[in-house]
Order: sequence, then structure tokens, then C-alpha cells
Amino acid sequence: MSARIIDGKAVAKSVREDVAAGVAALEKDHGFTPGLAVVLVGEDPASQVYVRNKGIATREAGMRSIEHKLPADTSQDEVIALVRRLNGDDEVDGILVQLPLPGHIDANVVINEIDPDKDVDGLTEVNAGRLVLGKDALVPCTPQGSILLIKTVMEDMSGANAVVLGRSILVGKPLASLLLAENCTVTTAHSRTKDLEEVCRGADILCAAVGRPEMVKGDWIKPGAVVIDVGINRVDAPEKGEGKSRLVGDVDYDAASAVAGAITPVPGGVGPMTIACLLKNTLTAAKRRRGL
Ligand SMILES: Nc1nc(=O)c2c([nH]1)NC[C@@H]1CN(c3ccc(C(=O)N[C@@H](CCC(=O)O)C(=O)O)cc3)C=[N+]21
Ligand SMILES: [Mg+2]
Repeated sequence: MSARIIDGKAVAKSVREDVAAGVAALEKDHGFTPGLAVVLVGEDPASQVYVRNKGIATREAGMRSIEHKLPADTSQDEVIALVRRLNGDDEVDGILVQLPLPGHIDANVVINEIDPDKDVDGLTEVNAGRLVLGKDALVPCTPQGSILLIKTVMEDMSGANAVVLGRSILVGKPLASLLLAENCTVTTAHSRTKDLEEVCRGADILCAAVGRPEMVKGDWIKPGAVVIDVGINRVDAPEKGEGKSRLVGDVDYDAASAVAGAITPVPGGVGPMTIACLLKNTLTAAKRRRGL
């Protein structure tokens, strides 16, 4: 094991402390407290855990958490009506609609109802457009957190070959835009990419965001590369006992950390940064909405 381990939990803690300080300053100087509204439709257990953790983190940062839990059979129109109400509520600075939504609801339609200035997930067409155009956007949390982690081990990404594995709207596409803004030479690789392993071997920065447990092998990695593992996959762990599971990333961590220069673990890497950046975006949205 030679790679430096990038401690996402520690970096996330420091981001959250900065947010808390910013929130306290807003309270003191302007007398208001930012509020984050989270909308959860249905009873998916993993989503319930995320939403609970987001609520805790929001309050820990000194902000208000407004939680709307709707039954799984809520209609798309009802969800849209709630989003519109939150758009018009001055106490609400950020709106997050927890994904995935139940199958009868079109997530794209619901997400695009969110006021772009309250879109703390950065998923509306307006924010995606602003990001690509290099304008002030609310930037999706996971890619934003990934960039912050790279910066802890690389002073200047300029000219580096960055490979993003995966082209999702949530992670791959916005991450490629952010790396380009850092002056990287960016390749977005995906399931149809030819010579995928060879493409990865050229990466000074390799970001894996495909959702396939341990797909990236040690010999796909350039010696000394920075490896950002965005995947959070729950797999069976019979060695821990019957019915037990564990979390693994998209990268074969043990093999990769023998080759890489720096690597994020799973858990404790990108995941905690996602929530920290959500709080950061909520503070940013609260200030911008009030012209601060
Ligand atoms: N509108 C929307 N925005 C999201 O950002 C969003 C979403 N929907 N739906 C679900 C996914 C998933 N997600 C995670 C956030 C933090 C961790 C996290 O902190 N993970 C811990 C481990 C947690 C555990 O032990 O299960 C870690 O990686 O160390 C994981 C996953 C945000 N998501
Ligand atoms: Mg993908």
C-alpha cells in the first residue's frame, strides 16, 4: 500500500465547519437562518437513511431542515405542487428532491420545476447550462466534492489528463465540466469506450462513477495517479456473517492503492463530501437570493 489515502470524512468536516461559521455570520449580521427543504417520496430504506442524515447535518450547521415525506403513491402533480409551494416560500433557500422517485413520476419534470436559485442539487437545466457555460451555477454536490478532494493532493490540475468513467447527469457530465474548468484535458469514458483499460492507464486523475463494484482494477491505473472513487455499492459480505453486507467502490481499492499516488476510500471518501457540499450550496443559495 503506497497511495496516500484522501480522508473525505475529515475534509467534509472542515467544509461543514466553514458552512457553520458562514451561517453564524449571516445570523449575526443579517438576522436570518438558511433553510433546506428535502422532499422524499416513498419508503425506500436507503433514501430514508440519507434524508435523516441530511437533516442531522443541516441542523448541525445551524440551518433549518424542512422535511416533506410523502407516501409512495403520491401523484406527479402533487409533488410538483409541493415544489412550487417551496419555490414561493421565502423561508426555503434550498430544495432537494430525493432520487430515485417512484416509477410513476418523471424525475426530469419534477426537478425542472425547482427554482434554479434554490436548486442546491444543481440538477435543473438552468444550472447544468450555467456550469457548462462557465457561469455562476449551483454545482452538483458529488462532483463538487470530488474536485475539492483532488485539490487536497494536487495543487494545480492544469494540463493533467483526467478520465471520468461514467456519463451520468448527476456525476459524470458535471464532473467533466468542472475538470475542464480546472484546465485538465478531459476524457469521458463509458460502456461503449474502446480500449477502456488503456484510456484509464493514461489518466493522471481517474474518477470512477459507474456504479459497478470494484470494476477498475489495479493494472488500469497509472503509477502515481490520483484516484477518485465515486461509487458506493453495497455487496454481500458472507465473511462477516450470514446476510451481512459491506460497501465497496467502483475501484478495486487494495490493488489500486498499491499503484496510485492518492486514492479515496469507500466509505469515507466522496460520500461525506456530497452532504458537505449540499450544505455549502444551501448557504450559497441563501446568500445569493438576498443579494449578499
Ligand atoms: N436529489 C438527490 N441528491 C443526492 O445527492 C442524492 C440523492 N438524491 N439520492 C441518493 C444519492 C446518494 N447520496 C449519498 C450521499 C452521501 C453518502 C455518504 O455519506 N456515504 C457514506 C457511507 C454511508 C453508509 O454507510 O451507508 C460514505 O461514503 O462514507 C452516500 C450517498 C446522495 N444522493
Ligand atoms: Mg454513467
